[in-house]
Amino acid sequence: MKVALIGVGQAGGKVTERLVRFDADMEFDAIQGGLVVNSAKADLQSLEFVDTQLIGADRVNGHGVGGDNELGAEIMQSDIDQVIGGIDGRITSSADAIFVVAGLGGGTGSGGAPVLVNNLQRVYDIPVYALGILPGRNEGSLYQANAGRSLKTIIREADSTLLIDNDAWHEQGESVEGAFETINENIAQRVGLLFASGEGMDGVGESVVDSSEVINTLRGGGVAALGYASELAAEESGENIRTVMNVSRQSLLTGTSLPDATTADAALLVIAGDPDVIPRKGVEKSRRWLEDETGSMQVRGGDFPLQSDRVAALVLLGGVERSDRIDQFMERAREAQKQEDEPREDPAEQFADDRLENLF
Ligand SMILES: Nc1nc2c(ncn2[C@@H]2O[C@H](COP(=O)(O)OP(=O)(O)OP(=O)(O)O)[C@@H](O)[C@H]2O)c(=O)[nH]1
Repeated sequence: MKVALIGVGQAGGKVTERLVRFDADMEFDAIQGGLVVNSAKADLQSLEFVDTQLIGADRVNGHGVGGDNELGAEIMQSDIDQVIGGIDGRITSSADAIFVVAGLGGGTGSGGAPVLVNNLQRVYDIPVYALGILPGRNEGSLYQANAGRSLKTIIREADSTLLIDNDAWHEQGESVEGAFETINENIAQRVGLLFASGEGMDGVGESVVDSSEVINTLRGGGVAALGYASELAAEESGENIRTVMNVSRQSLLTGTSLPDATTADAALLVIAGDPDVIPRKGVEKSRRWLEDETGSMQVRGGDFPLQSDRVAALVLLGGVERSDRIDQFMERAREAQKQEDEPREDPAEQFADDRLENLF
């Protein structure tokens, strides 16, 4: 599928750039444009492969909003005409969907992304999706509270919200920056493959995925998750039935961007690899297994030709908002909000909070 990508804030910018690079390196050519909007000038300057737009310069002078997501929402609203104007020339008539990418725990992305999605919905007829990043468990209460509020709003505004949990691929002992690199790479590989697989290229037999399969899987709205796994393939397609089954299981049970999301309203299974070694029977068996496992009657399946010695499974799940993971996160966000609302013990901190409140 042809996708227009817009990143908001620091995390949104870094992930957008990583996706644009992956799409170019793999020669998929699925991403159009690639624009990053932020209130922090320094974050924008560190990006090389995307166009950038500074917002809120009159309010925060290029320094970011420091985790204040209400301010993030306000400055996006004030500068919305310029942002929409900047996007306008990038979205051609061949675009199938728009994705707005943001970390939900900070300020600019957390507050700004829902406002941008709302405005894009008014201007464009194609689906507007969000790619939202949840803060890890160890991040502070402000991040959790921000993400809770942002998630509720963005789910309401977007046609579907594909969620990435920052705890999903976190390796123990890794530095935060190192962890972000790994996470961003994982996101780029999975989401990049999803965009490319919706291109409708010739696959094995008749079972080709196209953009409508992705859009129909996400049609119910709410929250979506993406799983991925791969294994070395044998040279004969008949020998790969078990491999296809294995990667399908791993992608759902251990490889999802939102761990625990195993019940879904709809799902799409894409098997990627050399068309000559992908067994039809394996794809169909895996699709039926996924139907049982997710409890969904709407499981689409197809394959995506990729020159590789591996076979990979990509599972897109739509309507996973009832997962335990989301419940746990919302509980964490509610607790964090209470903490944020409590008066501070330190009078100096309380004074700073009050001043901030009075300012906006
Ligand atoms: N996956 C991922 N998450 C990130 C990255 N950078 C920051 N985050 C997460 O994003 C959240 C913070 O949001 P940022 O994008 O840094 O904040 P912002 O939207 O730029 O807002 P302000 O800095 O307050 O202006 C936190 O939950 C971080 O864990 C990244 O490169 N990758």
